[in-house]
Amino acid sequence: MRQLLFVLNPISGDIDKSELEATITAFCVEHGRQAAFFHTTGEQDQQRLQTELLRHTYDAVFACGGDGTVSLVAGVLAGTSLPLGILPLGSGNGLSKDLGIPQDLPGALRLMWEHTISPLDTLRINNNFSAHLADLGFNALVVERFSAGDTRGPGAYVRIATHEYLAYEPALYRIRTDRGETFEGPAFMVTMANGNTFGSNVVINPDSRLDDGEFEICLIAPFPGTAALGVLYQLYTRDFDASLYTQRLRCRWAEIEVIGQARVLGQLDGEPLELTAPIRAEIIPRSLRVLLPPAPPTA
Ligand SMILES: Nc1ncnc2c1ncn2[C@@H]1O[C@H](COP(=O)(O)OP(=O)(O)OP(=O)(O)O)[C@@H](O)[C@H]1O
Repeated sequence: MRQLLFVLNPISGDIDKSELEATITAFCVEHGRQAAFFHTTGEQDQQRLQTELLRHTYDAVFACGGDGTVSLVAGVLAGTSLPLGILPLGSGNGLSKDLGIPQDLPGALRLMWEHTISPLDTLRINNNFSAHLADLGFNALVVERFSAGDTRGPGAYVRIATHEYLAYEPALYRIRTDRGETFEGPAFMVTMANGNTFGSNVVINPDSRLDDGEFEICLIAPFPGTAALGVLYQLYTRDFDASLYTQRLRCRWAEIEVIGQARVLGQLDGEPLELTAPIRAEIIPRSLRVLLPPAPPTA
């Protein structure tokens, strides 16, 4: 693994990245690697990255940003043999936390020369890519408001969520899966989960794997304000299934209708997106090769 491309998002996580290229280059020189850099602009990044990968040969591509940047790079690499590395430099970094990737820069950079390469599943939602978590309902609305605003960080997210919660009208969903399971009714949130944990550390889908050939639909029913703290507590303590208001369907594909709506707001890996309903979500098994910390030696 000699030629490495680093995809840098200058705005992610509100982190100063003025020294980042120099730090990465110094690491690469020290370990006999060559670094090239690609800067995201927020416009046409996917097409530009695809062109870059056609023009030059790399041995791995590192996403240097948050979940949106990881998703951008993963979507371009999925279905190829080129592995994805992650330098977690966003505000949440949900996927990298689920994968046990060190959250500090030197630790994450170490994966350049000390790693195992694992094939992970990814999600296709209509014709869109998602590596980690996607949803419909309340969280998608908050993510959309958050993206449109000019304040980043967890404080802004909580402020928007509290404000939106008061007036939120849950939609009615009709869901069927390849396993013959069905759901019909109102939901506060419908998450299509390949991974476990949002960047906010909310565990929406505990104890599931990113390489099991399946995903979970995690449903949260509308709940009264008096139950909100209890639901939140369960989400932060990996106890999703314990709530009266939660349910999970495990599947390889699902079709989701939103009653009375042909266009539905969703969020895919933290990026808002309008989707055409009915929505088809399916798992694409082992479609993305990812650099992970080496497995600890067995006793
Ligand atoms: N140069 C740029 N200027 C403005 N926006 C950009 C630029 N490059 C990328 N973006 C936007 O950054 C967003 C992705 O940010 P990313 O998710 O990586 O970081 P984050 O939101 O801080 O972290 P996380 O998702 O982990 O909470 C995308 O919406 C993308 O369009």
